[in-house]
Amino acid sequence: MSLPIYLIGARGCGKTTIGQALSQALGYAFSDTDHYLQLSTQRSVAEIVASEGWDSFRARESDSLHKVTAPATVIATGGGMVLAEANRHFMRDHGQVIWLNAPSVVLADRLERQPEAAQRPTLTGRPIAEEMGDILRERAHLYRQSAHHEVNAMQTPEQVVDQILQSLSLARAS
Ligand SMILES: Nc1ncnc2c1ncn2[C@@H]1O[C@H](COP(=O)(O)OP(=O)(O)O)[C@@H](O)[C@H]1O
Ligand SMILES: O=C(O)C1=C[C@@H](OP(=O)(O)O)[C@@H](O)[C@H](O)C1
Ligand SMILES: [Mg+2]
Repeated sequence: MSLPIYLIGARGCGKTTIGQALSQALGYAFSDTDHYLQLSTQRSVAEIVASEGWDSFRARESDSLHKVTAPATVIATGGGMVLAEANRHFMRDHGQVIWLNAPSVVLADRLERQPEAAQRPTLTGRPIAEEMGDILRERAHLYRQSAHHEVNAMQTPEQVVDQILQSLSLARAS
C-alpha cells in the first residue's frame, strides 16, 4: 500500500501547485485540505474566518486532514496545519511528510503577485512581507519537527517535484 504524502509549509511555498504536479508524476490522487473545506462548507477560508473565527477554522481544518487522508494520495495542507500537535503526529504516523521551505521574502513576493484574498485572509494584520517573516519565525520549528524531508521550494516546480521524488526514492511514472 502506498502511503499518503503530505506537503507542509507556509503560505506561498507551493503546496497546492506542487501537490498537483507531484500527484500527476506519481499517478496518485490529489487532495487539498482548503479545497475540501471549501467544497464541504460552500464557503471560502475568508468567509469561515469572518463568521466563525480562526479557532473554528483550525478545528475544521484538522477534521479535513482526517477526511482527505487515503492511500496513494498527495495531500496539500493549509499553512497552519502544523499548529495543532495532534495534526503533526497524525501526518507523521500516517504518511510521508514533506516541508517545502523558502525564505519569507520569496513567499511574500509570490503572495503579492497572486494574493488569493479569499483563500488567505490576513493572519496578523501586518503588511505581507512582515507577516511572512513573523509566521516563519513562529512556525519553522513546527514544520521542521513534522517533516520527514525538507525540500528547497525556491526551485522551479519541476525541480521541486524531482527533489521530492528523489527524497522518497520514487521514480517518475512517465
Ligand atoms: N516553485 C515555484 N516557483 C514559482 N512560483 C511558484 C512555485 N510554487 C508556487 N508558486 C506560485 O506561488 C503562488 C502560491 O502557490 P500555492 O501553490 O498556492 O502555495 P500554497 O498552497 O503553499 O499557499 C502561486 O501563484 C503559484 O503559482
Ligand atoms: O498559513 C495559514 O495559517 C493559512 C494558510 C492557507 O493555506 P495555504 O498555505 O495553502 O495558502 C489557508 O489554510 C488559511 O488561509 C490559513
Ligand atoms: Mg494551498
